[in-house]
Amino acid sequence: MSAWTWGLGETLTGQDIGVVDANTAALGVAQMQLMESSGHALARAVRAAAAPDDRIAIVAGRGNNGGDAFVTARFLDDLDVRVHLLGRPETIGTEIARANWGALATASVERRAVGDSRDLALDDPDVIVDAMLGTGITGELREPVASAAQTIQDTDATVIAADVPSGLDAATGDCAPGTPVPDRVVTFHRPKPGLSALDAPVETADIGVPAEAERALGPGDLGRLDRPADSHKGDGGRILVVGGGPYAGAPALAALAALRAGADLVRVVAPESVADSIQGYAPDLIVESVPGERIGSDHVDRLVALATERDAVVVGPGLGGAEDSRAAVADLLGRIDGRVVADAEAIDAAAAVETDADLVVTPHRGEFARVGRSVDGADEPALADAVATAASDLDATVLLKGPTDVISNGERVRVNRTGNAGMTVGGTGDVLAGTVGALLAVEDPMVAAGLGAFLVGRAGDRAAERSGRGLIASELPDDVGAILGEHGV
Ligand SMILES: NC(=O)C1=CN([C@@H]2O[C@H](COP(=O)(O)OP(=O)(O)OC[C@H]3O[C@@H](n4cnc5c(N)ncnc54)[C@H](O)[C@@H]3O)[C@@H](O)[C@H]2O)[C@@H](O)CC1
Ligand SMILES: [K+]
Repeated sequence: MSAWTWGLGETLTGQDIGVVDANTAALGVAQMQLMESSGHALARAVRAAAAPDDRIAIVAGRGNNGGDAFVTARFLDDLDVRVHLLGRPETIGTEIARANWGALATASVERRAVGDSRDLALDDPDVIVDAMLGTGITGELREPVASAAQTIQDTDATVIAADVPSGLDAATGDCAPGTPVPDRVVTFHRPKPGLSALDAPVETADIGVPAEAERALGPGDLGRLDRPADSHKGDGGRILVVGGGPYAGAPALAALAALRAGADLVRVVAPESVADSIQGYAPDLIVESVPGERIGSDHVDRLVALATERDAVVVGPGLGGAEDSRAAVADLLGRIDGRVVADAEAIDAAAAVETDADLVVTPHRGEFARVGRSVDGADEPALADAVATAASDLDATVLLKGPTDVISNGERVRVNRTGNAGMTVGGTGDVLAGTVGALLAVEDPMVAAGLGAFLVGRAGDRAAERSGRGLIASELPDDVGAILGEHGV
């Protein structure tokens, strides 16, 4: 057994939170439900901290952090509660927060909308709920929050922060100057960066985010690929595909998939016997031939030189199992330290050799067994453990392909459930290797492997809608591109 955990890790960054939100929604759990759970958890903490006659002030911003606190107020209807909204109700930024503000209309809590933060009068409360800003913060504290933060600081009330102290940036873990210092924090779902550095107890409230939202890749994961509009040529990555010999289609599919997955430049290095056929697949491919009918030891110097100029290398598609080809791959891996996807026959070399490369290996179950890791009959936790153990032994990220794909870097395990039985047709693995290669140029290996599996599976599901069990691998790269295009990347 290796020590691994499901999902995204114990502490979620700002970007992780966006991923989990969108995956949660895709699983049918609306954000409004999470807001209800968050507000309820916060209410329990307030009740625990307050004496029955205490005056409670809730200071709420216009985002969902404020929305959580409107829910809290509804749960504290029997106590002496005032809700101070920083701004006019019409300017509450989200529908769900606005709905929860509206739901307070008939409660006996007092609502005050504070148009000008200089007018914020807290009337000497015993407990303050700081719900001005949560994970939606950008930059330094601006008005009206900045003055309100000062007002909170100037009281000697017990301050309970909702999710994070208003001013803590969950992307960096840093607090903006003027962030109200909490006496305790009720954070939602998982700890955020920076909370453990605070001098206050932090309670993490379970708000009902499905485990699957983190465990399985979902549409939210695509959000990691959002790129600034001013990206330049080369930002999308330069990829080298090494393969071919017995087969021409495999490296061509990998290269086309890499282009469709957003790579800027893709060069294929293949034996001269197949270089023309590979080129025949598409004029967009840059194909460099090396002498002979197989990749072999004579070519390694050239491969090393090309690999070092690239952001990621995909090695294996169509390579074949010749002894000298495997030796060449082992030699190549021993001499490079960049990012590498090892597929097909290259998996054996990757499993056997010491390398400084950042490796992603993409075995199907047969290949996994070939490197000594049979998973016949394993259920999902056992599969996860086998993949995590392999990843940690190989010091690599492992993407085990199957009806459910399992991805691990040895520390964390995720699964991918997109895809269908029609994808057992030849060539889909090459498309996956190329897609992961392109993503590996711009993302960390765990993200690249997971997203690659998700995208290619989704592409396969679309192809199956058109072609049923007759889907063929060469359909998939276009769908990968289309899915990314629809997502806006
Ligand atoms: N994401 C989720 O699934 C859940 C989120 N929840 C809550 O939603 C919060 C995030 O909500 P939002 O994304 O709406 O964002 P926030 O409510 O954290 O903040 C957005 C508001 O703050 C303003 N703002 C941003 N930066 C500012 C600055 N530097 N100075 C002054 N004002 C600033 C914005 O104009 C906007 O009105 C979480 O912290 C949590 O409390 C919960 O409802 C539970 C579920
Ligand atoms: K807050």
